[in-house]
Amino acid sequence: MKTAASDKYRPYPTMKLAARRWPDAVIAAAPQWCSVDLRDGNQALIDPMDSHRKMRLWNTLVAMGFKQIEVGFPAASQTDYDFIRHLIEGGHIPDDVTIQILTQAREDLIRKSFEALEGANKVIVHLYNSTSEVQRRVVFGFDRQGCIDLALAGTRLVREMSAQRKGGEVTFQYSPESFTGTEPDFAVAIVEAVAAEWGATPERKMIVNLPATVEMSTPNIYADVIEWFCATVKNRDSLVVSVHPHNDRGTGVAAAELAVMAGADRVEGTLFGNGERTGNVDVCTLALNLFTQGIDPQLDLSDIDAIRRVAEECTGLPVHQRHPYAGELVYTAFSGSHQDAINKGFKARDKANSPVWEVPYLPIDPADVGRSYEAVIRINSQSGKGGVAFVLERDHGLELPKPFQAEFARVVQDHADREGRELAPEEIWLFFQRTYLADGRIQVVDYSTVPVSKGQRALTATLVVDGKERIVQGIGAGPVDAFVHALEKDLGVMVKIKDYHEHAIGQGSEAQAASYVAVAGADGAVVHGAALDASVTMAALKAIASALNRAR
Ligand SMILES: CC(=O)SCCNC(=O)CCNC(=O)[C@H](O)C(C)(C)COP(=O)(O)OP(=O)(O)OC[C@H]1O[C@@H](n2cnc3c(N)ncnc32)[C@H](O)[C@@H]1OP(=O)(O)O
Ligand SMILES: CC(C)C(=O)C(=O)O
Ligand SMILES: [Mg+2]
Repeated sequence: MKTAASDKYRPYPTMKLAARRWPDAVIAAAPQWCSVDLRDGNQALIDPMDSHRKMRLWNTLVAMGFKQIEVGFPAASQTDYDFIRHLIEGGHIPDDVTIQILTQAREDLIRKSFEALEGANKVIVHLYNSTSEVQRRVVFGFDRQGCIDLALAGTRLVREMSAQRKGGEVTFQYSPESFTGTEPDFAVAIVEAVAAEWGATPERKMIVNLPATVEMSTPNIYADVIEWFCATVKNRDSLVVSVHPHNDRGTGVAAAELAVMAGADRVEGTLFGNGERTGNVDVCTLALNLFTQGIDPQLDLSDIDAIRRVAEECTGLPVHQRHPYAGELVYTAFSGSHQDAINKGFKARDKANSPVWEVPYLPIDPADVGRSYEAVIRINSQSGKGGVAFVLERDHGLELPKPFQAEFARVVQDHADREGRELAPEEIWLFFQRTYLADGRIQVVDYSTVPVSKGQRALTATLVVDGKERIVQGIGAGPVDAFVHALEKDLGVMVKIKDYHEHAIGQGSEAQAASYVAVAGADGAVVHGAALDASVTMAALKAIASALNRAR
């Protein structure tokens, strides 16, 4: 770095808490959620949303179950104003949903905001002014009292206009904006003054929103400040304490979670974290984090791809492929040991028949967010035998024995290494067919057996060997044994069966037999063969031929 960090940046002040409680707290219920997609999310877009996109996003937010939605900054833009009028006049606001609007503490803006809200039932009027030391000094040019006076003037006007307003109840929300740059004692002082001006009571609570307008510290410090604020502010029971984390340090989600542990009742955020700079806190991640702890998040994320599509189309911003819970790749393992564990996890789950989710490397069942198991395992040069076996079992019902898996996985891995890319499931199946099922120098055309003595059968098999038909005969304890004898006697091929497995694929008249053999050649090297056939015996004979063809 060209600049010495210590010359230019100062550490964020820590909080001296005698006995902080939040580290031992456990979140047991979802906080109140407020979506700020249509305001904070919108104000950060290259092209702010038009009314059509806003309506689409609104419908999605309502369908997800948000009960509080900040719908815009009506005094700032005609599009926001018109959209709010459209929601109200069009009767698009369900009875259990409260719309919220944002305004600065400026008379003309407050008046215009109330005009926008005419005819609406319940509303939240959200007033903000920046309270940070830097902004008081640099932007507003006033002292602490000047800052309080501005907030009080705005609050007074909101109170008066609320009293005159016809229609449903007004909930007042105040944000000491740039809270993270504000001295905590001053934040308490201004909030107490505003709450007194508004007349907050336990029956008529005021929302106090403590935004990490810019995330400036580790999340534990934010949690300390929230805990301290909740413990210090007068008449805490007259307040709903809300947090509004941004994500400048990449820890917005952690900050929100720790803040809830520290006493916050409410969280404002956006879908997938769209918002100013590095974004607002991602409400989808917060909600699904709760879900994975067995807590009802009170938001419906059961079709996360549909929600993601709407968010992407409305904001014009893609959701990253590795985005928690929603990214295209977040339920996919490419690496061998992960695939092996996932494969075993699914098998154990089938056996245990328990609702409890315990599949390694998958913190959530993809089906719970509407994802299929299709992409859970994908194959490239980092993949192992478990992954390849998983794909063949999932797509074709093949249950390869372990040593067989190892051999085939090597074949697949060599190919993936050479190609330097992912292999699609269809390619793996094609590879399996080419390696084991394709016709080779020895083909089994037909066979018949007859008993010759107790426990002994004679087998006659029609083969095609190097393009010529051959009839071979042998005697053994069963058809496989007799076939091995026939190969040795009539073709001079020594066959030592080291391992044999078979299973059915499917049921009824459609069922097929799958056979797998491990054959040791004259040099002791073991080669595997496999075959599929409607007849179990035919599948076994063909599997032996498959192994011999590979050995030769
Ligand atoms: C952290 C946040 O997300 S806060 C929300 C931010 N969102 C937005 O700003 C989006 C919408 N805003 C806008 O469209 C415009 O800023 C408007 C319409 C609200 C105001 O526009 P304008 O008055 O033309 O310009 P501008 O925003 O530059 O005004 C700045 C003035 O407002 C004052 N101001 C800024 N915030 C506030 C506030 N919360 N309360 C009172 N005054 C404020 C500034 O001190 C400055 O005063 P000055 O003119 O005496 O220097
Ligand atoms: C208006 C306020 C709450 C805001 O968006 C912020 O501080 O980030
Ligand atoms: Mg914000």
